[in-house]
Amino acid sequence: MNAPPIISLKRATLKYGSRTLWQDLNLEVLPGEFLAVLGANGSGKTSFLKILLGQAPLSAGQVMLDGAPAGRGSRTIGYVPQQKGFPADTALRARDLVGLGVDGHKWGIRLRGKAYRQRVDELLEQVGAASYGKIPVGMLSGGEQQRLRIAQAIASRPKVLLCDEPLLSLDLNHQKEVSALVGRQAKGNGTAVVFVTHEINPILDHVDRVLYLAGGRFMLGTPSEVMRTEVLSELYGTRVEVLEMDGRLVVVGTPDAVFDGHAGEVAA
Ligand SMILES: Nc1ncnc2c1ncn2[C@@H]1O[C@H](COP(=O)(O)OP(=O)(O)OP(=O)(O)O)[C@@H](O)[C@H]1O
Repeated sequence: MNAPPIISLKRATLKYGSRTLWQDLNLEVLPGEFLAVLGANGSGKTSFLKILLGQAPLSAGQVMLDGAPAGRGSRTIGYVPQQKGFPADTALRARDLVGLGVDGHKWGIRLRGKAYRQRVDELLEQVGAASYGKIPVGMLSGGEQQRLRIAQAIASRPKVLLCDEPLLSLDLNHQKEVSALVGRQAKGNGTAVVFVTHEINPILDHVDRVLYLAGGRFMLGTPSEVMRTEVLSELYGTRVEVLEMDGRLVVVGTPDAVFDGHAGEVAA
């Protein structure tokens, strides 16, 4: 029997004033599924996460997480917000940053002592950060810091992990490592992942489906269904090319123009 969806959007529409970011989005994300959200600057990727977090209301339609309206079950969600590196003089140790994700649950009773330390050790191990647990986060590389943010986000064993551009400013190797870490969280732990990114290539091996946002429209499907010249040309309403070069996908010719409308799910 299939597990019920952990994220469900029905005829979801988001507008700011007269501007439509998307409309009539029907989407169900299953436990363990990895959904990439792609699109140009300003296409509404972060807004999509805010809707799932319950931090912004839909203009129309419905969004449910784990059977409850978004925003009413925050312990179900782990969130890696979009951010730059910590300032070099940040004194907080790596393990204390991760510990912030462990603390504060259990209805306000702080889980301290041995159980707390063990859980932090386990999380540091899980993200490959055990060797730098005692180092101040400001002294760590961007990739190391990002691993810690993910450890913090998964500390409460969330059913849904939302990541907003977690690969920004990482070099290629770190991009791959962080992608693999999030991929393991989906496939190994059954966490549904929603991963906002500009760049699909580092996560291509891990992605099940892509939600591609552009100019008030969207396309939803597997990477091979969506990342095609004819599909993205239809979405953008102008000719764009999807080229495959050395196993990488490159989208060429995307316009900046904003327009309203509705696309839909790519037929399998
Ligand atoms: N509360 C709001 N009120 C009005 N407009 C908003 C609001 N929040 C976001 N917007 C606008 O909606 C658009 C989408 O913003 P959003 O941050 O979701 O885009 P994005 O795809 O994440 O962009 P980027 O890749 O640059 O981070 C932007 O033009 C933004 O200015």
